[in-house]
Amino acid sequence: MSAAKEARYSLGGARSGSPTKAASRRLSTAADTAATRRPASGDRPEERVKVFVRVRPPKAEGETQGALRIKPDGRGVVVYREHATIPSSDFEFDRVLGPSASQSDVYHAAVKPIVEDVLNGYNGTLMAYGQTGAGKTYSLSSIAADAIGMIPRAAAEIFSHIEQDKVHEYTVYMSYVQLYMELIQDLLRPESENLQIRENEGGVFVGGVHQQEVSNITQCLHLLHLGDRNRTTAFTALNAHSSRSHAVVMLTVIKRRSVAGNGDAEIQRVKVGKLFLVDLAGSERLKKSKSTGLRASEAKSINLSLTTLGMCINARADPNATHVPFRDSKLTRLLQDSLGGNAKTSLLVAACDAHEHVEETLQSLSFGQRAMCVRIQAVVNERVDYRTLHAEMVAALETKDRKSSLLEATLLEKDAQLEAVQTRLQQEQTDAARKLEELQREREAMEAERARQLMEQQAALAAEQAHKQQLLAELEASSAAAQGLAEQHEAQRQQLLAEVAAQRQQLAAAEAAAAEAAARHAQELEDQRQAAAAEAARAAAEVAAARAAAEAAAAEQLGKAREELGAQLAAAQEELARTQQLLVGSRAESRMLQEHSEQQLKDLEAEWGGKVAEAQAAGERQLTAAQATIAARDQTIAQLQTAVEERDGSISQLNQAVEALEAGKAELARQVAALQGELQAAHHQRRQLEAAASQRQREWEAALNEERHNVAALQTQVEGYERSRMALAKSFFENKIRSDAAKTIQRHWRQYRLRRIRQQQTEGYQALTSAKATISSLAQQQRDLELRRRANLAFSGQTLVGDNLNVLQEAVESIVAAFILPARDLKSLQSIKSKMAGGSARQSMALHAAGGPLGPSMLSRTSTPNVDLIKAINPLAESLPNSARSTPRDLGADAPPPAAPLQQQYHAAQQYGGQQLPAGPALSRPSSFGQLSQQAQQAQRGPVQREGSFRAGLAGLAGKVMGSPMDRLRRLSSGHYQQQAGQQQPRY
Ligand SMILES: Nc1ncnc2c1ncn2[C@@H]1O[C@H](COP(=O)(O)OP(=O)(O)OP(=O)(O)O)[C@@H](O)[C@H]1O
Repeated sequence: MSAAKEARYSLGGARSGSPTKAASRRLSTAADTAATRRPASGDRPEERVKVFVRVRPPKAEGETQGALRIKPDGRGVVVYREHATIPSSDFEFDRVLGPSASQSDVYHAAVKPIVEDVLNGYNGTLMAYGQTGAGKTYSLSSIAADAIGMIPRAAAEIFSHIEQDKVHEYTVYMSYVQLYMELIQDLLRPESENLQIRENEGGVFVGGVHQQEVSNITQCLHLLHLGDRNRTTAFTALNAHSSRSHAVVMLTVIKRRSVAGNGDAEIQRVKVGKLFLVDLAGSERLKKSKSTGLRASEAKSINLSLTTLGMCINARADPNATHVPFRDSKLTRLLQDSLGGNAKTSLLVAACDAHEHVEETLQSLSFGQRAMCVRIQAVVNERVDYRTLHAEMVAALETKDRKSSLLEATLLEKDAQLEAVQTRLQQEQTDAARKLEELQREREAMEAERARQLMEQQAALAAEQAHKQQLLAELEASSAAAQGLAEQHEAQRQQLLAEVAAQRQQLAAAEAAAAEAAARHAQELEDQRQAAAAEAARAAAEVAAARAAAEAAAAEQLGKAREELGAQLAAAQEELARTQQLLVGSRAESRMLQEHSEQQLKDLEAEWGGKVAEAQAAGERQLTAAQATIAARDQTIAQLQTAVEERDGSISQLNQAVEALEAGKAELARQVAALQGELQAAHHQRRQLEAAASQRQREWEAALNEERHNVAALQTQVEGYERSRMALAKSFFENKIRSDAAKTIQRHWRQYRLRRIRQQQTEGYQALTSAKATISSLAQQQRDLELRRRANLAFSGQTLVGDNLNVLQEAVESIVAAFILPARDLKSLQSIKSKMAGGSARQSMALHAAGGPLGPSMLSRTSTPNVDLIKAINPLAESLPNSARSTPRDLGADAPPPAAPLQQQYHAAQQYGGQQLPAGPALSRPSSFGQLSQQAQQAQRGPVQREGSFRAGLAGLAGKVMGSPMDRLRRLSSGHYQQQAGQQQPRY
């Protein structure tokens, strides 16, 4: 907001002003005194600064509690100082809030009443004062959800009130500045670093500070956050986030209400309430805060400004103080209005209950105590300002115009967007429809496919089932057949078993018999065999013996022969050897001998070999016979055994058949089991297929549902778009209607204002012209009268002059009276004049013929020079016919101009009458040309005559102006003047 606007919205001229000497004197009449520094008990609380103390909870480390005790009444606090001369000090405040007090408690006690006052058009200030780290920033600016500070709460309350108030219109501005090292910086526009404090009739303000219009708490919080971010804080030994500047949040609430004014005008009552929320930087001792360098400079600057603040408070609290050093620091200069009295001011003293900080706490509490003595006289900042109002309204209209055109542009843009959205929507709709169709088609195809697959599966399943049924039937049939066979086999088997058992029994019996017979035969055979064996053995033994004997004999003979032969051989050999010597002849002999020997041997061997062979053959024959017998017996046994074996074979065959049947049955059972397994597998497969089919069906259905859902979502979206489009279109039309209506109102308002201003201007000009004319006429008449008075003095001496002066005075008064004649009389005059003009024509003509005076009615029909003459002489007469307005209000505007000055009348007479001016009462109201000539002649006579004429003229004039318009008109029309001039002296 510009400085001008700032000035307009500042205290609006309703400020009580800075504490002047007069204010101090006023304060000195209050009951409190500097000595007690306590507010008098009878003081109304709203008449002084209210002071609240907030004791913060102790820190975990480095603080020893017990320095403060809050009294049970919640207003008093006692400070205990260890090892001090005065061990305890009592203080009383408006309220003392302990460590357990919540932000809400503090707000309701200290801030809420101020906010309410601000909403009623007062200025309000909340200052947080205290040692560094005592909780000022926490109390004011915290935006933590569980500890919302005073600034957000105050803003929230303001907006909540605005929402509920349907009668007033509100505008809220917010600004946020910090005072850092004696420089004012705009925290919402941090680039503005060195703002200046200015003052006008509205009060003190920061020139060029940015005032942001805010319309809800969110915007306020945003700005607060922004400002806090830009605020200078630093780490010190006493506070990790120590504020190094004084911060001031200003909320300006402009509250308007339209009320009916005079006539048909509507005026606005504007209340401007300003809420200052001041977070002072904490006072600190450099030794304690361990600040050095820049921090130390900051601390010095802070302490300096706080000292000046203390001095100002002291001065304001002291009824005898004649000067308040507001200008000694920018802080006090900035807070001048708040400290000066025109603000509902509260001070929140932040303190800590710690023996370590007891001195600082004492200092803070003393400061608060002194502040309680500061008187305030806040007034409501209310104004009714047509000019400003008009300018504001024009500005507002312009803004609205701008907004409206912006709105229109936005609407057009929105329309374009809407169209784009619609196009997109249509596109999407088409896409969606296409997609839907595709999906539908897909779905139908899928369903058909699924149906086909299902049918195929069903057919396959049916075929399979039929096959399985068939198999089952076959199985069952084969099973039945197998069963039958098995039963048959079983029966056969049983029968066979029975037979076998019987045969076994028979066999057993036969076996037994056979065994017995066999045993017997065997015995017999054994016996026979034994006998045969014995016989064979004997024969063998005989054979063996014979053989052995033969062999022995042969061997003996052979031996002997051999020996003989040997001997012969030897002899032969010897003879051979001997005969070898006889060689040739002996060899044949030897050979003959050898052959002979061999022949002999052969003969012997053949002889003995036949014998052995005969013995052997006999033995062998016997053996063969025994063996044949044994063989026959064995054959019988073998036959019996074969029969048994045959029986056993048939039994085993039967068993095999039974086993084969069993195996067939088992096979059948296995096949049945396998078939059942297959059947089960088929059932299982079928179930699986069915499950898969239903799963697929479910999936397809889910997909279908999803698609349906998507389609429904798309449709909902489309409907939403459609709705938003409709809403946008509706709001567009509403806004258009509103904007058209606003334009119409604006046009009408402008026309109305223009008409009204022009009318007022015209009325003003008329009144001004009339007043000027009256004044100049009076001045002229006064000059004339003065001239005449001097002339009279010269001619008639002092007494006459005195008389003349009285006469003149009366004349002037009567002239003045004539100018403020009631309109009623003017109207009467007008009507009478018109009557006379119409109805008395005949009489006037008669008068004219008789050379009598010419009345206005006559004059109105005379020649132009006469009319001009009458106009020149008496503008009143001229103005009469034109007068139409009759209300007293319009008298000023339409009142007849004053009569022409006497001299002017005279000159006019001279001009028009020349030397023919008739003699008569000097400068009396001329009623005819002859009369004027008379007046002119009279004026040319000597002083005495002129004096008489002058007197007569004045008397005539006085008589004319003093009488009622009716009288004057009557006189004018009936030639009263002539009679009066001729018959009697004018009455003074
Ligand atoms: N009433 C309270 N309840 C809980 N914590 C508190 C309270 N008052 C202050 N504190 C805590 O104490 C610390 C210092 O508070 P804060 O910064 O508000 O002090 P300050 O007076 O503004 O100091 P400075 O003047 O240095 O800026 C903060 O951590 C704050 O959260």
